Amino acid sequence: MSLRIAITPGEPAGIGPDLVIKLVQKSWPVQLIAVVDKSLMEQRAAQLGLSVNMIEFDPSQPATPAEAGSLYYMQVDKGGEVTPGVLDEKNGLYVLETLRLASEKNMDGTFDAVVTGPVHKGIINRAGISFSGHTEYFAQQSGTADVVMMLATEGLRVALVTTHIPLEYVSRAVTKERLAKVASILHHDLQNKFGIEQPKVLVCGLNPHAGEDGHLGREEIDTISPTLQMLNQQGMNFIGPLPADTLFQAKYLDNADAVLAMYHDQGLPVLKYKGFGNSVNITLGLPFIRTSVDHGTALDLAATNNIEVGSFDLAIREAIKLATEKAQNS
Ligand SMILES: NC(=O)C1=CN([C@@H]2O[C@H](COP(=O)(O)OP(=O)(O)OC[C@H]3O[C@@H](n4cnc5c(N)ncnc54)[C@H](O)[C@@H]3O)[C@@H](O)[C@H]2O)C=CC1
Ligand SMILES: NCC(=O)COP(=O)(O)O
Repeated sequence: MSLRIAITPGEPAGIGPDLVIKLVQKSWPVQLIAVVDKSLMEQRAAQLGLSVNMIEFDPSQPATPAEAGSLYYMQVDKGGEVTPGVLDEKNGLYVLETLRLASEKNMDGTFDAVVTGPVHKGIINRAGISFSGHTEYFAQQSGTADVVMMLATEGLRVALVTTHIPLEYVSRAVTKERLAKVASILHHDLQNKFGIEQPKVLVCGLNPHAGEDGHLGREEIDTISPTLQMLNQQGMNFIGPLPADTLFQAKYLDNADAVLAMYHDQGLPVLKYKGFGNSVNITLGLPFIRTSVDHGTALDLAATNNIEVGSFDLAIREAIKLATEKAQNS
């Protein structure tokens, strides 16, 4: 049985369509279905000097991988022109509809996973739709209270307790309940999705020097330490809270399976410094498999042919791996 993997290219003025067109110039072992406006993809392919044979997806047919240069699609009308590199708030509803449809079709079992290209969060909000990221959107669409953003590159996995919120809200968002939930999802998925029997996770403090015994903040004493103790009493292995400025070194990382950071820019700059272009974003805790790129819309590079496809390639391969394992275990 072949798998069906949905792809949402994301912001149409960015490099998402380019990534998809470039990556389907080679063949894939599964059926890839882009949730897109067909004509938009054909236009971008022409702008790139490439060709793509768009085949309408028919769920009643067997899941047959397309040949190199071909791509299955599920139509979402964009309406109007897209200028590469130029944001237009009229694109916001289109982008959201591709995500909604991909989510729905993963929930009903039509697709085995979704791989998302980069969206521009600002332009979706400017279109009048409150949107902070795919992670939160898919959680909401699937009725899942807690999901976890984890990015992974060779030798490093970083998961986040909080995701796309202003820094001034982070301290209040790091509650015992949220930390326990995120840590439990991470532990569970490291075991079940990544085959690590006894995951060992390093946990960052929130404050400089993990609060320096309470002299530089009390979240470590009041919230993080007691929660980790409670989780460890249940048989998990969370080490910390550790100072975030010193834990990212081989001495500690070589003996750990993941790092749990308290907020987006505490963990992700390190991950991206190590592996930008070769990392994958995986949403843990969702009822379906979702992977994504490690980069943004790169508006400056849309339709230029001057892009790296490594992260998108990895995101598709990771989705195939996770979906294959899920199919084998069910
Ligand atoms: N998965 C997602 O949907 C993500 C979306 N974003 C969104 O992207 C938008 C732009 O964010 P920026 O901070 O400007 O980050 P960016 O990743 O779009 O660009 C940062 C720099 O990296 C370069 N770059 C990015 N991807 C590249 C690729 N595949 N090949 C070659 N060069 C590449 C860009 O040209 C730019 O110089 C924001 O609205 C942000 O929210 C950011 C990260 C992830
Ligand atoms: N920096 C990662 C990022 O912003 C991606 O977020 P999401 O759209 O995957 O939720």
